[in-house]
Amino acid sequence: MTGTAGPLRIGTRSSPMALAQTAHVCELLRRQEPGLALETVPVTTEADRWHGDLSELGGKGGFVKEIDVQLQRGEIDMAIHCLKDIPGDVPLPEGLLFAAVLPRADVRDVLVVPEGSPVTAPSQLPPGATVASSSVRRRAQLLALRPDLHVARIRGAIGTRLDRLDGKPDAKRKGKGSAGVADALIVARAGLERLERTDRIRYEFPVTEMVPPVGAGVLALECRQDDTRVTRVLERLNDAKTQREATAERAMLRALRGHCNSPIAGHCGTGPDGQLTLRGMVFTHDGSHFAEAHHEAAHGEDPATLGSRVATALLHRGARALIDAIPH
Ligand SMILES: NCc1[nH]cc(CCC(=O)O)c1CC(=O)O
Repeated sequence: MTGTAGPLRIGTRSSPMALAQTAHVCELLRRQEPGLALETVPVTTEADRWHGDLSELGGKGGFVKEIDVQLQRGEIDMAIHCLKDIPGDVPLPEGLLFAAVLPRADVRDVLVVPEGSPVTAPSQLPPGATVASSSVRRRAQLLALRPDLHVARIRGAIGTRLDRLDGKPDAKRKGKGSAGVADALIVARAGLERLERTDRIRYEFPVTEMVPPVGAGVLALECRQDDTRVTRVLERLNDAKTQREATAERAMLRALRGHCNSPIAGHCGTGPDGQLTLRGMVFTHDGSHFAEAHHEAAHGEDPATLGSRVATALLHRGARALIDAIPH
């Protein structure tokens, strides 16, 4: 299938953030194998084309499905995915494998405000202010902090969201300005880092105030199981610490049968002694109620077992009803 002489074809989403990630991976690959020919294949996915509510898209993993099909068919040789965009409740497509995860980026969510706004913390937003985010996880945790705020849905690439926040005309919306769409926006710090837009950050939510999503800041490199040429190259980029943390978080997500619109947070950290600690949370839509579990790995406990243990604790605390209450 893969011509040994042909370039390594890398499938990616076509958003600016995805293309920046790809450029980074290409640099890592070139550093490792200077002679390697690389070709980037941007794919516009179903979820990129759909501007409505993500939960209304049929099926799961709208950001990754089409790329995975191309990989299975041999039209590309590897794919780069944000681990957080990969559903926890469906298995990896037949014949595919995550050969590596890259060292994790910053996992925090951040607050961005329109150009010229003096706000530097959520507490400074005026009563009843509007904050843009389509994530049920961010919505719930923001409302837990500030129940008076209004959370507005926003979709599209991060750069587009920033432009809309600043009231710049949006080409896709036929030049209509969108001044005043919101008083603030919540996005992942890692996304702004990849786009070199961290200058827009006004506030970084501590991970205990806004618990990150499962797989935050992790790039996963995927290839075909039987493609030993590519598997060998990618395996050398794997970061073992990130892999353990991601394994624990995703084991929790799988056991909770979380879907893409789940109000679930999961954050695994590694202590100085290498000890894993996993915090899981499941929220109601308005953040007024939640289940929480925070466990440290027992000596010699593997990451996946820690993940299922946290999930079991959450289920004991009523997580199932919270997850099922949100339509998907
Ligand atoms: N859903 C889109 C998406 N997927 C991954 C990231 C951020 C980077 C990461 O966590 O890998 C983002 C943007 C955001 O949530 O603001």
